[in-house]
Amino acid sequence: MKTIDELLAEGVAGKRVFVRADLNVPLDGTTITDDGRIRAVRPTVSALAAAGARVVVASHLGRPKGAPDPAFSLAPAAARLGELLGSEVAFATDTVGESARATVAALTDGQVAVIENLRFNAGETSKDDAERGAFADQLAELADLYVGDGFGAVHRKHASVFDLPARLPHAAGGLIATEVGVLKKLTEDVARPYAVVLGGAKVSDKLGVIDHLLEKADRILIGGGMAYTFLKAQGHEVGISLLQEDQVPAVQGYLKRAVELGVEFVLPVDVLVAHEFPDLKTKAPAHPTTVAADAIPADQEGLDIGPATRELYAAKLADAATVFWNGPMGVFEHPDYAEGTKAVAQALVDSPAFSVVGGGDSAAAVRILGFDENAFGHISTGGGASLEYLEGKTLPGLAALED
Ligand SMILES: Nc1ncnc2c1ncn2[C@@H]1O[C@H](COP(=O)(O)OP(=O)(O)OP(=O)(O)O)[C@@H](O)[C@H]1O
Ligand SMILES: O=C(O)[C@H](O)COP(=O)(O)O
Repeated sequence: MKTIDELLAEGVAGKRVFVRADLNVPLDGTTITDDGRIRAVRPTVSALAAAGARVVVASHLGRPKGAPDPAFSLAPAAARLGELLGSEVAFATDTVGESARATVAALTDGQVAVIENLRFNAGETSKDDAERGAFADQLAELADLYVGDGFGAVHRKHASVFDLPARLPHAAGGLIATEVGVLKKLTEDVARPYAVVLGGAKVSDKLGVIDHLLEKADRILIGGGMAYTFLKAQGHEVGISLLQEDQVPAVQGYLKRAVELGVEFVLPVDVLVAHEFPDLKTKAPAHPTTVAADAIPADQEGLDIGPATRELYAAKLADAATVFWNGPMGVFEHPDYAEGTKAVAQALVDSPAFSVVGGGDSAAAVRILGFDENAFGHISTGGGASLEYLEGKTLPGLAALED
């Protein structure tokens, strides 16, 4: 994999460099609630600009349906990048259309532009190679060189991640190099006991990695939206909680294999439930109640781990030597459901374990809840990406940079 330093040494002055970043930051309306992913890619953008490149930054944000949707505009992220760089950042209101072409054409050496959300175009995420390729061809017209630095998206076989680097001379950015360096250590010589904590909402994406983690981890703690598929697999009713019904048989298989392999699965013993999902805008009090994990009422949903589970998880993390944590324990964005995530973060801060926190929302949660980033071994910008890396999978966005 060519490094950005090698690319810089070859000279980028006057060249249009496409930086595929992951600026998929949490937003409250147009306010960025955590800018960690923008800060993480800033050094790459600023090194290229300082070397005289004309930098074209691109990213996805959220999961729009292949067409423009103002709720998912990258404009707030572009403005924040400008603040962090201390220079003006141009913004193209489309991705490969007139605005993008004109904005890129107007760049002078050392200037930076952000183009609009890649996923406003169906070609970006298409499963059809030709459709993705056609979109990558359009993106390629905007640049002379490609730098892959969107670690959070390298597990996606998307046009800007996978197909575009095949069309342009390419290199890996500094963020990807750092992330891969840390995660590699977790796949090689890991200090034991090795505990993995899994939560969050992208349940279907993440259940698959458990199969592989069973071979690696000594202890797997489950929380967040992930927990209810496990509770269901154990025969408990989960009311209207997030549930991946079709995965229940697979989860039953994981629970069985864990016993055979001597891996400890730790599931919630109590949860906070309510009749409805909380209002994350007004943050109006949600009045949840605590119930045993095997007594979730049929008309309520689990939105955080309960107090007994918080204590249990803290105890299970206290003597770990290595911890990998992906996915919040509850809907931490609402103060009534933040305690579970806080308890896990605090347990990692208190433990001498080498801890890696992976995931856009998990990393954001740690910072939003007021923890010092430096209290953790590493905060990864990748959620699904870091899990799939640990799984040993070939990640499309890394493979494309290796060629
Ligand atoms: N019990 C629950 N029910 C519904 N949503 C939940 C629950 N627990 C946590 N969440 C939500 O999960 C979301 C984060 O999940 P996600 O899987 O995206 O995390 P991540 O891995 O850190 O991020 P990413 O994969 O996007 O990098 C949060 O917005 C949180 O509100
Ligand atoms: O938040 C993430 O994990 C990355 O930005 C990838 O987003 P995606 O899961 O929507 O592809």
